[in-house]
Amino acid sequence: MNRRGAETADPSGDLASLNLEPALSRASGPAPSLPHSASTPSFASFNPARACEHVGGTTYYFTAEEAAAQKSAEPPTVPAPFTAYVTPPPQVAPGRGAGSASLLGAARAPAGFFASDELREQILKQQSLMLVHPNPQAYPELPTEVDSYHELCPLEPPGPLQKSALFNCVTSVYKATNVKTGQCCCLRRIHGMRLANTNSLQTVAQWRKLSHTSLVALREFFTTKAFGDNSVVMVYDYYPGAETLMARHFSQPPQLNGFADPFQDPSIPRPYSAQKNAVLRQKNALMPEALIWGYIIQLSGVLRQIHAAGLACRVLDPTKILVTGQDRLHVNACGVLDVLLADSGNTNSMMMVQHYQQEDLVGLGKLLLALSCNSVLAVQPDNFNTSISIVERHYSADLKAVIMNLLVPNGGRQRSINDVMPMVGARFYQQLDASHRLCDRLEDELGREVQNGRLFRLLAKLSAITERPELNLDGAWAETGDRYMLKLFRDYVFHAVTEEGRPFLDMAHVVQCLNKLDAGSSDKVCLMSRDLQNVLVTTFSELKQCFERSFRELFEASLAKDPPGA
Ligand SMILES: Nc1ncnc2c1ncn2[C@@H]1O[C@H](COP(=O)(O)OP(=O)(O)OP(=O)(O)O)[C@@H](O)[C@H]1O
Repeated sequence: MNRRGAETADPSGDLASLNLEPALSRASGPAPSLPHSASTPSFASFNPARACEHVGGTTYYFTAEEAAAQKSAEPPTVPAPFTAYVTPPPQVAPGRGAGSASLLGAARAPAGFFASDELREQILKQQSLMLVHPNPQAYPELPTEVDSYHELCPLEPPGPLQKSALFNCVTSVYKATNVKTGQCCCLRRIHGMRLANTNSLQTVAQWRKLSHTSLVALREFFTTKAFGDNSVVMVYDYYPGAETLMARHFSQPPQLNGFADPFQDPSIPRPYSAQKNAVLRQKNALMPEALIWGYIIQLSGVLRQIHAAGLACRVLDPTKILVTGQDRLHVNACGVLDVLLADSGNTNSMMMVQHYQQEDLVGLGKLLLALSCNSVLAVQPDNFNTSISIVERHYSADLKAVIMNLLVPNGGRQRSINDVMPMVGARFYQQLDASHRLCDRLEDELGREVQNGRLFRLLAKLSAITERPELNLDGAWAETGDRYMLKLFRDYVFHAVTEEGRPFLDMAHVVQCLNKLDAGSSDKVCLMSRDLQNVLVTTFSELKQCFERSFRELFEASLAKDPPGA
């Protein structure tokens, strides 16, 4: 509705009885003078000829003529009295944009009534991982509850405990459920640690405030004896099915991850040479440059936010960066080193932030070098020249420039993560375009499931009505009147048979009939009793009325205070 006239926002949302003039005249003493401004309607303008309407906390004023004109005006468009599956718009149809192909796997055209198989499989896999529970024989020592968390499930295989190379202490990671919220979380336990002071609380509070799509958020922090020792537990968001960058790119044999390690593949001559270069080219062994730039954009984005918050990441290690889907990165375990440092009594940690931030930049450079050469060995000082040559020969000068800028000291000048932004340049636009394309595609898939949700609710109501043994002590309720019509309709939709007597299973028939029922279509439908003795020709519109009446009756009975016969 096109509303005209002055608008007044009512924060309380309760202006149903707005009647300013009588209120002012009732007040004792002189009426307060209210400032008039161009945007504030004067009370003089609230003459009796002006009508007002309150919608969602906003009051709209308009004259009687305006209201009459609006009522009589023909609306420019007429909404359809029904809702239905729609053909995907061309921008999400197959074949649009090469970038989209890599985002949701094989990107086959989602067809039919449901979300695409790839997306469904991905979501179902993630949901099943959230429900997975440990085999008690494999983990006999596992506590049933730790603070507010239960259903613990280790995310690492059973075996001897090893010190984390990065943290220099033993840590374990568990999936767990928060008993209060029911949400799945990831607990990182630091074994054998007793908090000597409260220094770490401040850093943890700072980490908890950070929110970025490429950061695994830290939610909580507590100490516990539930594991049989003194442990510190840091609670992070859980990403089902996430794997580390190490596992994705550096741990698998070449034939599995598709990229060969030039420093380890015995079939590639070493040290680096023209011959080796040729072999690498031939094998097409290195990662695509677009993927590396995608990683740079995500990691520089999250580092920017961390540094801006006065923190340092300190965990830019392939074991501490999670990968989800095709190419989404999430920096994990942030804050663990801060807690360890603060607990060791080193109160300098905040003063050292600048130093650590510079280390983050070097860490990012090393990570990019390792990814570009497809080997963690690439960052070893002995291999540095070879690694840079590989980058130079196989990737753009821009990529080499980013890596060199991050790795090579710049005459003692303090560098900033913001220096990376201009180097990324127009690649931001490509990344943004790919993200928007993915959003469009997911929205289309969601649209299908919205329609399925609507049909599911319709079916749930229909099933609650048909074949009901009794209602309000009436044993024949489901077999008579409106309900009988609905039962025959149900048979028509689901139990149809071909002329040869074979079951007629056609999803399009089911969907079409349910949609016509929901829309109350005037199309005719021929229903037949099971003994073939009665044939009823009716419309979907009449069936809809039967449906609504029956469900209303059922619903009212469900609300009745006294049970039937009481
Ligand atoms: N927040 C999380 N969500 C989902 N999975 C996670 C999460 N954090 C860790 N994991 C998984 O838990 C496993 C162990 O993580 P961890 O950080 O201990 O790696 P790691 O390789 O064992 O490193 P370290 O040698 O430092 O112990 C990894 O496979 C990782 O995929």
